[in-house]
Amino acid sequence: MGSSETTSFSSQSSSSKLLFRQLFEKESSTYTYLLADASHPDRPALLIDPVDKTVERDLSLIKDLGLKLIYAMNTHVHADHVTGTGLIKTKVPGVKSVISKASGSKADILIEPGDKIQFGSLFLEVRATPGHTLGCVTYVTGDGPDQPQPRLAFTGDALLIRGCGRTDFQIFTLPKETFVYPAHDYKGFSVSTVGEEILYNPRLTKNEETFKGIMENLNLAYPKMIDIAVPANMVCGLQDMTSKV
Ligand SMILES: N[C@@H](CCC(=O)N[C@@H](CSS)C(=O)NCC(=O)O)C(=O)O
Ligand SMILES: [Fe+2]
Repeated sequence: MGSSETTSFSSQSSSSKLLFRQLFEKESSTYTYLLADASHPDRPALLIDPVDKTVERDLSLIKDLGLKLIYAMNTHVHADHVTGTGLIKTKVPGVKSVISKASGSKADILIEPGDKIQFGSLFLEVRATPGHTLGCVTYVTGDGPDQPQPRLAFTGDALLIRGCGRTDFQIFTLPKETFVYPAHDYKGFSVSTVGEEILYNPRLTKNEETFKGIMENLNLAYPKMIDIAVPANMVCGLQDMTSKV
């Protein structure tokens, strides 16, 4: 599945249809996801993990598709780029920023594990997937007759395709056919499934001791943007406009 393709998922009811796009920001290798209920008269939409540098592109696409953006969400406080959520709020009146309460960040809506984020007749569930950063969550499409099947899991950095930031195994309780959409990719992948990652993820297939050894020896450089990105991302990307988060 390429990053510019439209993907349609089946649901048992024809009354709701997920419009889905995977977008990419090259400098930080970040994926942003656009989801909308295309069958609802308002065509309500949300963005997961938008990047400040690609806000114009994302909003232009939303306009082209005739969508109404209602949520600008983050899976976690990113260390490598500044979130676009605050900037989006200054450009699109009525959009609500969303992040987990446990992240300690500011946003209009502070979600907790088990919460549901409704857009039209579709919804995302919030799963706690700690380990990479404080309060990082995975957003999973709903499990119900009117919801798309297989489910889609937006894993942030808890689970990357054939990799991970830092993770626990809560994502792996989802059905094996669940599609996996991470926040980053450094290898040229765009989508995987829970079943594939259980079998082939080179970090998560190891025992705890080997896993610890791998993670302690990643030797990743200090993220170039971390000193700017983290404080900015604690306030939806707008350090000097804290009242507008
Ligand atoms: N070189 C990049 C930062 C790369 C990095 O640290 N990526 C994170 C996710 S962004 S918080 C990570 O967990 N990577 C796991 C891996 O295996 O690469 C920069 O300087 O910005
Ligand atoms: Fe991250």
